[in-house]
Amino acid sequence: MPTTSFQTVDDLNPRQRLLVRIDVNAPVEDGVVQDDRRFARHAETVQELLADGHAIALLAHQGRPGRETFVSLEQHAAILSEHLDHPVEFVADTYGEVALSAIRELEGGDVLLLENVRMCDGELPEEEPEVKAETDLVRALAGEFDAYVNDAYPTAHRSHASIVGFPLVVDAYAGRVMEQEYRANTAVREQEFDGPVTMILGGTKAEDTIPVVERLADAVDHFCLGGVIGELFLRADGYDLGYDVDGTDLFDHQWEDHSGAIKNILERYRNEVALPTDVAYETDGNRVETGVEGIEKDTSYLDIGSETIDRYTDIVTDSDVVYVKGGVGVFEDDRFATGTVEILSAIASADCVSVVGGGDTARAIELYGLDEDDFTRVSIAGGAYVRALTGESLVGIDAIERGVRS
Ligand SMILES: Nc1ncnc2c1ncn2[C@@H]1O[C@H](COP(=O)(O)OP(=O)(O)OP(=O)(O)O)[C@@H](O)[C@H]1O
Ligand SMILES: O=C(O)[C@H](O)COP(=O)(O)O
Repeated sequence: MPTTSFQTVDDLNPRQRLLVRIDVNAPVEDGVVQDDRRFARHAETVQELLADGHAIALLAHQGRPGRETFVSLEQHAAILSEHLDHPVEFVADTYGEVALSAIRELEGGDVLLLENVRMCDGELPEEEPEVKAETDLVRALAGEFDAYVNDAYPTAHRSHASIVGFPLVVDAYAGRVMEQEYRANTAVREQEFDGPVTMILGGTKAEDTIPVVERLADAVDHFCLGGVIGELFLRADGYDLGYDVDGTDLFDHQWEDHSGAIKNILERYRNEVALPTDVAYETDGNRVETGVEGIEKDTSYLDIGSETIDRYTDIVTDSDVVYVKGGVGVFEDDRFATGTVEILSAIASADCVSVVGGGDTARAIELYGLDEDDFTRVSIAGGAYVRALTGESLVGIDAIERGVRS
């Protein structure tokens, strides 16, 4: 079991005033949260802190500015309250007068949830901890608390103010989720495997997946790509897809940022990278498939096709270990869930070590009636978990390690 070099909640004195960063960033459809997996995990940490008599202000984010999933945390407070079986007051402010006065009224055994921290200037973008420690957000809140607890493992790879700023100015601890995910992912990384190692990389976030391919290219035998990531790789390979059509904002800016790295990966690691040879799209309400040679620039491609699914499931079946990050299609729509579900089913039936991660992706297991027990581990984190597999540190954990101590 890896040991930790950071303070955990075991090191806290009882009855403190705590600022606790959690990650309840969830899939949201039509403004409504669709999954409570992260809430359930953080509720255990909060429960434990309540039992020790602490007064707790929770800090969290939802979505990214400009996205449909970027909403208030009001419903998150209600969901968390159900999991805790304890009231969670929602405060429609993060660090202004309303927030500060609610925080000052907190007594031991009270919990409140502050408004979406990504609504505050200074939380984004990623900058050095010293810069983040100087933001209005950190300066306003830091003096109100005895200690800062970071339980937000799924965001531990982001150098945002609520993750790296507070540990420089407030006594900092890792929460239970942070500690458990850190230990589990470190343990997986330190295991040695005799047979083939496969990574299924899909989803939407190129910034989280491309560095992983670069850093693990020598250790991983097969990277099977799908989702937005797969389309960006196909575009780099000369196919006419991976563009924003129908008002999406997923492809062009990522292409601008990452096309050079993608082309470089294809040049150096062509043998390890498996790309879709067919894809699926919608016509007249139905799923239709085409080989990549039939691709058209103004069509949205929403899943990998049957031939690709067969190739990827064969690779999975022959693997000793399979890591999954990101769905290979828009699995929330059952017409385009086939790729993600068939690959997950193949992993569940295979004799292999398997880890499935991602705030959205882990949801597919429950949504399509698969059994979580058929996987070695299901992480609530996506980008943070695959980064941890590379052995690179996570800025959120670094910040707790170097932070001020009581
Ligand atoms: N071809 C596609 N076009 C658009 N969206 C896609 C496509 N393929 C997959 N997706 C979307 O990718 C999302 C999952 O990707 P995402 O990068 O958010 O991973 P995640 O599992 O949530 O990990 P993390 O926790 O790091 O966010 C799914 O909601 C799915 O709809
Ligand atoms: O779901 C996640 O991966 C985390 O909550 C981080 O969200 P982000 O990718 O929008 O920074």
